[in-house]
Amino acid sequence: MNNVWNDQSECALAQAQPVDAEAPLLSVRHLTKLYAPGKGFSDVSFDIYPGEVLGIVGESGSGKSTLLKSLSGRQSPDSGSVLYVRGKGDAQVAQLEDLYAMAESQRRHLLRTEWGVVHQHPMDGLRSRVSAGGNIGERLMAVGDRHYGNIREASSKWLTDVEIPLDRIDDMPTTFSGGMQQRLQIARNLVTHPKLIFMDEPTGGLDVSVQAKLLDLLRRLVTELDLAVVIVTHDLAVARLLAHRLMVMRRSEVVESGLTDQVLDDPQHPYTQLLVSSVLQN
Ligand SMILES: Nc1ncnc2c1ncn2[C@@H]1O[C@H](COP(=O)(O)OP(=O)(O)OP(=O)(O)O)[C@@H](O)[C@H]1O
Repeated sequence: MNNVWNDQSECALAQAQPVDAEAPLLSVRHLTKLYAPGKGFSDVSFDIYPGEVLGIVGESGSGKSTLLKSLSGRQSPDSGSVLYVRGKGDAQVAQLEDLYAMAESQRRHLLRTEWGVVHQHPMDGLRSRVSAGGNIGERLMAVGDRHYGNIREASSKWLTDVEIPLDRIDDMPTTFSGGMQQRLQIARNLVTHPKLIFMDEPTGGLDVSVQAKLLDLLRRLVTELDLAVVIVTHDLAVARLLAHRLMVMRRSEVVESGLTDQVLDDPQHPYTQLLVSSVLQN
């Protein structure tokens, strides 16, 4: 795995540090969160670069969702660090910051602006009493946009981009199908042009044909927007289609990681071999 960091970066940096252009967007070191022995995840380290998609697959209960929550600032780890390059690509100098050394309000701001979270159940990431257009517009307002015309225009553009008919803009998301709700959740996240998106089983619970359409959409958006994505999925076909690299988890630990094709075509760990062969048999 790529690693441009020296040992210094392994300690939690309370102070923001300037970084160079080749730096990863997110650098995770020895991250651990265990609710009880074997319940959570332990000693996870990796880097993710702009435009890169990292898939997390593995056993049910192996800690994938807990890891995603800790990576995205929604679940404090017991130990380890999540370093993020903030402001890269903007006029300001990029800064390397420790997610858990930030104030809670800063983490929340990050999640509304440079980051996004796509939940498995779309209504967990949408506001049920706000119209579809309002759900998208709300995120723009959170970053300071106050111009009604601009917000409406951006909402319309995003609805079109995720293939939701424009005549549904004033409807409540609760009246949408599961696939439409998921596409709306994606639009809500992307309207602020985030650099990094965390997805937890984004195609779970959808019909196979709806899943296929959603996967196409995600693949297109990831490429067009040069998004970095960390995606948790049970589905190796989803991982194969979307992820450049894979991490395989079992019993709270990463047992194998590498390029997706390499991991799936030539699995090294017995658990990965079992996972791949069980898919081939079905
Ligand atoms: N808030 C919590 N308090 C205590 N234990 C928890 C909590 N959240 C999760 N766990 C436990 O931690 C372990 C890992 O859960 P997690 O949801 O991260 O696994 P997962 O790999 O995402 O599972 P699945 O694939 O089934 O969704 C499980 O044993 C779960 O019961």
